[in-house]
Parts: sequence; structure tokens; C-alpha cells
Amino acid sequence: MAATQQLSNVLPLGSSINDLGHLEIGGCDAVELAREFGTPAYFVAEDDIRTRARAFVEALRARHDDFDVLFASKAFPCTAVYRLLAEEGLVCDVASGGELHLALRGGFDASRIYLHGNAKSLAELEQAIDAGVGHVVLDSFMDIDRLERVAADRGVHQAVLIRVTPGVAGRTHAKISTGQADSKFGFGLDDARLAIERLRRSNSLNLVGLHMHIGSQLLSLEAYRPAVEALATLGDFPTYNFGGGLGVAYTAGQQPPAIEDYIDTKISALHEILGRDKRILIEPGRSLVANSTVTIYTVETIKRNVSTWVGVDGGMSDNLRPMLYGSVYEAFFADRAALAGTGERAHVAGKHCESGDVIVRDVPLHEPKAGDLLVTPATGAYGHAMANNYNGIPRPPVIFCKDGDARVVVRRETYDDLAARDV
Ligand SMILES: Cc1ncc(COP(=O)(O)O)c(C=O)c1O
Ligand SMILES: N[C@@H](CCCC[NH3+])C(=O)O
Repeated sequence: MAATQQLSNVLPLGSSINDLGHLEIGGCDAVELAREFGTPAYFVAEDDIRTRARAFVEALRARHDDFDVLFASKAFPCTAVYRLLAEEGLVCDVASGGELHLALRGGFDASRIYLHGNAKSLAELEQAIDAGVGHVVLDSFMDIDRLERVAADRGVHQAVLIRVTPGVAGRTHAKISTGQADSKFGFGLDDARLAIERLRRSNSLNLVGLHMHIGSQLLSLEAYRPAVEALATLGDFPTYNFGGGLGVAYTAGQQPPAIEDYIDTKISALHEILGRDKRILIEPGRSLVANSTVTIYTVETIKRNVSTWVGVDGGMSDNLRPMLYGSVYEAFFADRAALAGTGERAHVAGKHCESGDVIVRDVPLHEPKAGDLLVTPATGAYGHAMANNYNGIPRPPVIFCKDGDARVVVRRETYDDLAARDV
């Protein structure tokens, strides 16, 4: 049991080990889930996401009157997740026409959607304005020109924010650091001043505030205050969006900041630097959904050479993060969860034709054998979202689990789906 206690920070809230020694998530036996829905598959404890969404809302409500929590939907864009978070009273950030389509399908009112993007197309801007999105977050001078034309053509007065790169980068992997001046995102401080001037003269765009997002998977909160200080040099606005970024635990040893501390840091900076009379938006993605989900694979092969290689039926097509960022995960067997963290050290290899397709390196696995069900926790954020069809692998299903019941919310792709776009 000690082993799963250590893993409680990475597993969905409410997970347990049942009398058979099997992992349970959302009250469902993981071995039964794999039997019923097949592998690989993403299994989501619905209540985990609800609890975290409520924690963000409550932490804000305790500290500030006028706020919204935006679901940064790039982290887990499927209609069931949009629906769940719309039910929890969140608003939504989308970064493309496709995410906008899903958010609307998932039940978000268009007025509660913010459109982001550093390279929005004309078609996406038209789609957003025609749908009636509440806010567009502007990212470049061309973005301003294009949106102004679209809004003017339609006689719409569109609320906008400007995305600013405050010159402060959150401490994280270089590929997910976004606050530095030399970034593809947003306006640097000098350009932001020009953009503000430009928007003050606009008849069709109504600048309501500033946005920043300084990086993702931040395990330290120290960069937020200097970033807010930088925003404050741009003038006084009614609305500020301080982005997402809160890190999560991927491995047993990790202790990310608590949601309350994260909100406290942002709200203290808001009150002390910008004032109390502001509307504040925050935009979490990963920290809402990452730990809600486990992926379950089936072990197909075991090979022993210099190392032990445990080959599973998925890989970089369902979890690109180890390949992109060298991300580290835990792994253990669903039917002997209490033995997590014990056994022979092995690499969990994906099935793709890439030497780097290794899901977890150097993890203790208890007597691995073909047919074992291998669990990797914390795959809810940027897992399904970045899934792909490399090597002709159909993308896995997403299964929601709650109170012992499980239901498919995204079905498994088929081989016919793979061929469907060929002409
Ligand atoms: C503009 C914007 N907002 C919010 C997020 C969500 O970030 P996270 O998943 O780190 O909370 C991102 C992604 O990093 C982003 O680019
Ligand atoms: N895809 C990244 C996060 C991207 C953040 C989006 N701005 C990850 O898995 O960590």
C-alpha cells in the first residue's frame, strides 16, 4: 500500500486499490475497464476534474469579487470535457477554429469563449465573429488589422484583449516557456504600447484589457510578480488575464504548488500592483485535467539486452510528451497496484518506429510479462490533445469513469477512419 500512497499525488483523486489488488479509478476496477474498452485507452475520473475546477473557483472567490476561470481547452479538447467544465461554470479559451467548434458543441455559450492564436486565419476570425465569441485575444499587428476588417464588415463591435510577452519567462522546459520577449506569441512591451494606441483609435475593436501567459508546467510561482509589474507599465485596464501555467505532479516525488497558493500569488500581485477594482481571468489547462486520467496499455513483448524493454501497444501516438520534452511518468501494473515502485528496472517502449519512442525510462516493474496491463498516470493534459496516427495507429478512446460506471466519450478510431480522408 505504501507504493500507491506515494503515487497518490499523480493518480486521479479518489483512486484506490480494491480487495483484488487492482487499481480503481472513478470507482471502476482498472482491469475490468481494460477488458471492456480495450487498450490503449485514456480513463478519466470525472469527479477529479470537477473537484479541481471547484478548487480554482473557490480559491478565487475567497480572494476577489470579479473573476472568471477559463478552461485552456488545448489541454483536453473533447466535447465531454468542455461540457463538464461548462457545467462547473467555467468559461473557455480556444486556440483554433477546431477548438471553437468543439467548445460550442460541448455547450459553451459563444459569449463565454475567448479566441487565442498567434496565426489565426481569416476564416477562423470570421468563424469566431459569426459565432459571436465574447473576446478575441490579439497576438500581432496583422491580427489586429484582419480582425478589424472582419468586425467592420459585419458591423460588429468586438471586445478584445492584447497578449503581452512581459519579458519574464517562467522557469520550465524551453519548449513551453512563453513569456520571454523573443517569442512567437504576443506583443513585446514596446509593441504592446503601439498596439494599445492603435486599438484606442479603432471603431470596431474594443480593448478591454491585457493577457499574459508566461509558461506551462511551472513548479515555482516567483515569475508572476515581475510579469505583473511589467504589465503595469502599459497603463490601467479593466480586465487582466494572467494565463495558466500551474504545474502538476507527473512523478511520485513532485510537489507542485497548491491551487490556493497559485491563486494567492496571482491575486496578491493583482491587488498590490494593479488594484482591487479589476476583472481577473486565469486560464489553467494542465492543472485542471492532467491528474484526472490514466492511460492503460497492454504489454506485448519483453526483450532483455543491456536493458529490459517492456513493449506496449501504444506509445508516442497517444503520449507525445516524453518525445517532445523528455517528460517523465510513473508506470505500474493495474492488477498489482500495491507493488508499484518495486521490481526489475525496465524501459516502457512504445510500438512506433522511432528509437526515442520510450514512454517511461528506468522504472521498477514487478515481474513484467506479456498480457500485463500497464498504467501510466497523469495523462489527461496534452495526451489525447496531441495524439496522432503515426505508423497508422488509430487514436485511443476516452472513457469517463464515475461512481463505478464507465462510458465512452470519444470512441476509438478505426482503420476506416485512417483511410477516410484519402481520395
Ligand atoms: C495562452 C495560453 N493560455 C493557457 C495555457 C494553458 O497553460 P497550462 O496548461 O500550463 O495551464 C496555454 C498553454 O500553455 C496558453 O498558451
Ligand atoms: N503541450 C505542452 C503544453 C503546451 C502549452 C500550450 N501553450 C505540454 O504537454 O506540456
